[in-house]
Amino acid sequence: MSDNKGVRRVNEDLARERANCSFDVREITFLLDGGENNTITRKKIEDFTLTDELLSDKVPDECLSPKEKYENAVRKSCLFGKLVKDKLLEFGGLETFGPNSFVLRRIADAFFKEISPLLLHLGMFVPTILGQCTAEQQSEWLPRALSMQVIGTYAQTELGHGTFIRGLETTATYDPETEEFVLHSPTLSSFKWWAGGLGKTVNHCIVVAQLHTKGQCHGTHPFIVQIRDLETHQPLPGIKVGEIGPKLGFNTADNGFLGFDKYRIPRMNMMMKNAQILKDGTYVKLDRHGKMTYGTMVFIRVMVVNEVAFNLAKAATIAVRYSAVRRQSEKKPGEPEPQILDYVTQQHKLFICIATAHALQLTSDWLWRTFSGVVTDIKHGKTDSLPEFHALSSCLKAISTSDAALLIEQCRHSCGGHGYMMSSNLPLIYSFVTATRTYEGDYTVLLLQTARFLIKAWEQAEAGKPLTPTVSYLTKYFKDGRVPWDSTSEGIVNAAYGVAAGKISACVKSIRNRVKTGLSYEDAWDLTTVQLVAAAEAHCRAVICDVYRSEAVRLTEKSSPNVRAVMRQLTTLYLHYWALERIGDLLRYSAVSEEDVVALQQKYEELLALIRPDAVGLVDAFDIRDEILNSTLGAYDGRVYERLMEEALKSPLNAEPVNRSFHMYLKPLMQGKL
Ligand SMILES: CCCCCCCCCCCCCCCCCC(=O)SCCNC(=O)CCNC(=O)[C@H](O)C(C)(C)COP(=O)(O)OP(=O)(O)OC[C@H]1O[C@@H](n2cnc3c(N)ncnc32)[C@H](O)[C@@H]1OP(=O)(O)O
Ligand SMILES: Cc1cc2nc3c(=O)[nH]c(=O)nc-3n(C[C@H](O)[C@H](O)[C@H](O)COP(=O)(O)OP(=O)(O)OC[C@H]3O[C@@H](n4cnc5c(N)ncnc54)[C@H](O)[C@@H]3O)c2cc1C
Repeated sequence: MSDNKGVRRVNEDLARERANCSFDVREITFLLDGGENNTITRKKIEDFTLTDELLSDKVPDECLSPKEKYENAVRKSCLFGKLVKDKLLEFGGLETFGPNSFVLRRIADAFFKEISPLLLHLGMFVPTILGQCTAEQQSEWLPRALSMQVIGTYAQTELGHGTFIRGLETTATYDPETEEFVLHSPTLSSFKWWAGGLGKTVNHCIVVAQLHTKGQCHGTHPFIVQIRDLETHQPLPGIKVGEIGPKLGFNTADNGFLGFDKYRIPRMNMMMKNAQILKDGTYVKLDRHGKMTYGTMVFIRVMVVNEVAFNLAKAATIAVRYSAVRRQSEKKPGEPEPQILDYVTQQHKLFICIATAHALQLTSDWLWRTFSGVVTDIKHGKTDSLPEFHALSSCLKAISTSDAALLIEQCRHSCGGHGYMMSSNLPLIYSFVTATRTYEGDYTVLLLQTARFLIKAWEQAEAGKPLTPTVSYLTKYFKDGRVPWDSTSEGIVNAAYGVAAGKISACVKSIRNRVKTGLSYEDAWDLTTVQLVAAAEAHCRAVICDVYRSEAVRLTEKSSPNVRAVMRQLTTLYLHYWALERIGDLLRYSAVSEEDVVALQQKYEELLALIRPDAVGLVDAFDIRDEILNSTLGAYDGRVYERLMEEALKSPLNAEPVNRSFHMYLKPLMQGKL
């Protein structure tokens, strides 16, 4: 596959796909990056970071022992950290990165096949210092955290409680005599469990504990706690800490456990932006909203939508390129084997992945802008927008992570047996993304938070009160009756809102009917939760469809006709896919007819055919470099079989022709001597 100059040629099928693509791939890359300048900066950063020799592992990570894997991940994390500090600051300092922190996130995938043990340091420890500390505390902790003298994590979840934060058992009792807090783990279930980097890596962590002072409990609050000696790294007296063991994924993140035996920390280690303890033990609440200490979780939920969009784009790139290279079976007797991408069922599996990656990315960009507005409001002392934003970020986190995990698994299925190889990278991408459905708030729990907001919004609509933007549609659909059907994109989005309104209305009726039978409101709510989760999901899908459609139109206003056409095809495909997936709901809540359903299906299949010639161009437009994709099946040149063989030969089992187990066990068994 090499030409005379040693340059590796691209697989012929892939080369032909690229030659036949109808649009200029770079144009879509620029759209997805938020502009040509962003693409140029990203590429520059990638060019000088991804050439480093530390990227190459002689033995594949998956062939190492858990201990070796962890040590390799620490080594690379430190080198990556140094690289960020020394080289990337040449680009004008971290603050100028802004959205380019997403570039760092992208590059990190080239360094760590799994997770950096320092992810929680940058991802949650530093953001919590920024969000929960006073200015004075920030000036003490931030420089030490950014220069990596202090390495931290976020320890909230306990063995007994993750979801129910109010039920956490770790206590922080204030002692006015010494002006210290005494941290204690009263039970086994109160041990902190799960925090990334806690097992072996960090020397500090943010601990969320029940604050007691003057004989009263004031609920959970965050504290900065040193747990290891800065010189020896030994756990400090009163601290019991370790790693929680192997998991489905995240195996280089040294997630840990932590218990306290009457462990003392200074008063000022309480993060005091939202509440304070005065020297004499008086509790002063500064948070007028009441849930500001949950701020880091909201921030990460916003980040996670982008995170899963990127991971889905990686999986789609791998699966689509592989499907263009792979040939299998025959469509008609005697014909050459087609590329598997030519099977309509394969297109059905994959094109929704491309469209969903776009939908989630555009929604994530919109969510980020909305979040910035909320943060500005909070800075000016306004918290009115928080309930709506909490409801919005909760459902978007739940649905984006769940959809992405399912579709990444679909990408793996679509690669047949080779998708099961670790070297395809699909298993690792899946194991990482499926965790996002649970961490930072479980799927069901977050949808129920959104449902709570939706039911209140419905009651406000009934009372004729004004509604906030994302639920203003309820006023329109407030009256009973089916939503008129219209098969345009706008019509499908309206119908999606109609379905959401219908489901919310049905929940309200169910709860009220149950209350009428004598049940308490809580019991009536509990019995209705299956419907409430479905209503919140419907609401979220309507929001994603709406944002995706309108953002795609806005972004492509100045695009070339071919780019506009293919972007329009993708959004229409997405809307048709979900209309067909939820056809039962549409039949129940809209005026869609059986003929309309047939037309929807036909249009959907036409769209698959229209997108087919551009599929490889569309995944190329994600512009994810081979070092980041890390996949034998998805590399740009399509040398799938060569790469599979090269990787197989790296397996330690292939280092010797005969393994010693032959002499120890097999031979004795064969000779009847075992
Ligand atoms: C340079 C490189 C950069 C790298 C960075 C890249 C990073 C990207 C990737 C990130 C990866 C990071 C890895 C993270 C690993 C996982 C970390 C964790 O899981 S950590 C652990 C994560 N753990 C979890 O996520 C735990 C999940 N559990 C929870 O969040 C809470 O227990 C709860 C929300 C379910 C209930 O809370 P509870 O206190 O019982 O409250 P009630 O139900 O009684 O409701 C009362 C009222 O409060 C309201 N309200 C509630 N929350 C909020 C809010 N945030 N706001 C506003 N309002 C809120 C609610 O609506 C209601 O209002 P109303 O109706 O009365 O008007
Ligand atoms: C890879 C990974 C990394 C993590 N990293 C961290 C970290 O760094 N720091 C940290 O503090 N935590 C971390 N966590 C913990 C994570 O935040 C929790 O696992 C998560 O919040 C879910 O809580 P739980 O495990 O207690 O699940 P549970 O709440 O016990 O959920 C179990 C089941 O019960 C259901 N359920 C629970 N409550 C309700 C309810 N009210 N209504 C209906 N159903 C309900 C859920 O839907 C779920 O099906 C991590 C977890 C994972 C998997």
